[in-house]
Amino acid sequence: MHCLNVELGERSYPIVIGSQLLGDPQYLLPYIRGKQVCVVTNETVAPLYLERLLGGLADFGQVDTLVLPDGEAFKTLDTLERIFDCLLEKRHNRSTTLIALGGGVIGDMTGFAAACYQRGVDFVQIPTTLLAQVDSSVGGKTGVNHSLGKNMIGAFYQPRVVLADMDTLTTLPDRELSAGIAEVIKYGLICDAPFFSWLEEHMPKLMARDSQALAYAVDRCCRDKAAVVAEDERESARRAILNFGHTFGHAIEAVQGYGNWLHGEAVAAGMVMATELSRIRGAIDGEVVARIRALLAAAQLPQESPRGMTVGDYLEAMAVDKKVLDGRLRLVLLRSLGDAQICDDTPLEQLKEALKICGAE
Ligand SMILES: NC(=O)c1ccc[n+]([C@@H]2O[C@H](COP(=O)([O-])OP(=O)(O)OC[C@H]3O[C@@H](n4cnc5c(N)ncnc54)[C@H](O)[C@@H]3O)[C@@H](O)[C@H]2O)c1
Ligand SMILES: O=C(O)C(=O)C[C@@H](O)[C@H](O)[C@H](O)COP(=O)(O)O
Ligand SMILES: [Zn+2]
Repeated sequence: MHCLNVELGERSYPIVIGSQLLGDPQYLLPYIRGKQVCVVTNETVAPLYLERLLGGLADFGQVDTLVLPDGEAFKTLDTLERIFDCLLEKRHNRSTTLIALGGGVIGDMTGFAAACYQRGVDFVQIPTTLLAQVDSSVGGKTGVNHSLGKNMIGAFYQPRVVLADMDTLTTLPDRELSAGIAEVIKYGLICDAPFFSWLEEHMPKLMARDSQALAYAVDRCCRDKAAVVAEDERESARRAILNFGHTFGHAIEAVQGYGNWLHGEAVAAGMVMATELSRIRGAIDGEVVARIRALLAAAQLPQESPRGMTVGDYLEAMAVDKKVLDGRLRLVLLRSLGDAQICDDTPLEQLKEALKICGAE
């Protein structure tokens, strides 16, 4: 077990990474201030891990659980309402703690519920997917989707602690493992060139779920993300690099219907689009593009736009991106491998060219 910190002054918190954390009260109880907790999870994760977690809360006061339906399609205001219903029916007060047990969908929704319930209660992240361990549980972006755009309703709200139990990754389906690796690769691309090289060498181990390689990747991504978030908690500048590939990826998720493309898959294809655009703009050469494509291929991730999705579909969906400023699209592009920046001066023709290279119709 080891620990790192997200340094945010009074909102600082630890990320604990290790094995057998679930169900061990020493990791959880110090971060619970009141006498009530509500564990929010879903119908896939509950049968796998809920009992283990509850074992560690056996001597605790009031413990309620809420098992939600599974899937990105349920990351909605309606589902959020179910969390509030449960909290109110069970008389949870302002000193309650919400515990998110699951992937990014559960984490984002539970965090948002915690931000809103009685104007803010504590919450804990227990991420059980690779994607949630390397990305969504850290940094305090919480929220739900809207039919017109991803994560459009939400809040910045930090957890009290993140407990990443590596043992949970053993039950993760292969497709979800790959989706998580997309965000892992993102860190190499945007801010950590040595890690990109490490990934080129160790991708077969990650895909084979080698526990040491996975723990190293989780730790490295959390360190990279914690550093970016500490510098710019509410995305006024540098934090936007964490959105690399996401303007395209979110368009894919929304247009294809939430859940049809996994977030990590859409981000993978989106990162290829952003990479091709970076090449068209002269920042990187074809050799770098080939290395990025090869790494995504090794992780069995998509690089092509979904069939039938048009350039017009992208432009329409991308127009609601949260980074749009004064009606102007702002895209995260590569300055070089391992270094990203936000650009607001991309000519429309270059954007269309990159989309077409990636198969947009
Ligand atoms: N807040 C952030 O900073 C941030 C960052 C990245 C992604 N996200 C969001 O996170 C979501 C994607 O997260 P995700 O990839 O974890 O998806 P997810 O939460 O839908 O989980 C993926 C699937 O794996 C199942 N699952 C979870 N843990 C499991 C386990 N240990 N064993 C077996 N099955 C398990 C889930 O039930 C689900 O079916 C998206 O909504 C995305 O927008 C948020
Ligand atoms: O933490 C961040 O900042 C990110 O952008 C991480 C992304 O991987 C994540 O998908 C995030 O939810 C996207 O943010 P959004 O502001 O574009 O909804
Ligand atoms: Zn993401």
